[in-house]
Amino acid sequence: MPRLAANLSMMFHEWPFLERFKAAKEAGFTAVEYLFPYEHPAEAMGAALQDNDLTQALFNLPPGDWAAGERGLATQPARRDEFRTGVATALRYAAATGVKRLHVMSGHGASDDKAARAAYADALRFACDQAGPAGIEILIEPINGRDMPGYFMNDFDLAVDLITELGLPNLKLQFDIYHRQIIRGDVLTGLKTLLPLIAHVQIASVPARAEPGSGELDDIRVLQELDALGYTGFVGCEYRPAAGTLAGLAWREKL
Ligand SMILES: O=C(O)C(=O)[C@@H](O)CO
Ligand SMILES: [Mg+2]
Repeated sequence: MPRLAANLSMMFHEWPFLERFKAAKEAGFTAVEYLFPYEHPAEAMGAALQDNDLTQALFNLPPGDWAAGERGLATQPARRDEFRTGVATALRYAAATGVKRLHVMSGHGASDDKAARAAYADALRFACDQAGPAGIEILIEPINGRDMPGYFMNDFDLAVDLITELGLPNLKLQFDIYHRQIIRGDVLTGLKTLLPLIAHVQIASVPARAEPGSGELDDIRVLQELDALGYTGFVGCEYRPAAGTLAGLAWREKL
């Protein structure tokens, strides 16, 4: 049985953000993830976890101006200082929450833009160097171009090339099954061959990004195979419930 983490940015929208922790615990989750904690004091995020005996599986570095469409700063050479400040901020929240995985969103950029790639590599080196002493892994996640047009990290080969090229012990892959199916398919082989690089998995149905098992893939079988491969990390439930969070949780019983 995979260790499921409720994604509080997508699930439990029936509750205000800080109340989603209790709701997730009462619904049987032992871990949570979300996009960003930065609208709340770090101490409040730590307390929400402790009060509900929950583990923080993952969150993202500050992405720049999300409301204005920014999706990370790492590929932007002119934003290097801001990116580095974001690393310090994320590590402060990591200390308060105990999280051991931080996702660095790449930002936009063409895949053949050498300056963007160099800035991204520099940003990842910096983040890994800063996070390493706290035992924190830095993750990169291929995201499909339909959901995020123009996003730089949009391909699994690109992620593997970067991880291999940089050779940083705490630089890992965030394998989102939803994105994998859209970008490339071949999900089971991807999980098997990339397993040594994978530090976090996420799941949602394709194409609706709703409850696992409600789309074109047999998500239950995929999660069973992931278990059989020996994956012991978290699986983030990064989906939008089709008709209410609690009403849609029955898929977990098939695992
Ligand atoms: O979109 C996803 O998939 C994620 O995992 C987010 O962290 C990035 O938007
Ligand atoms: Mg994801």
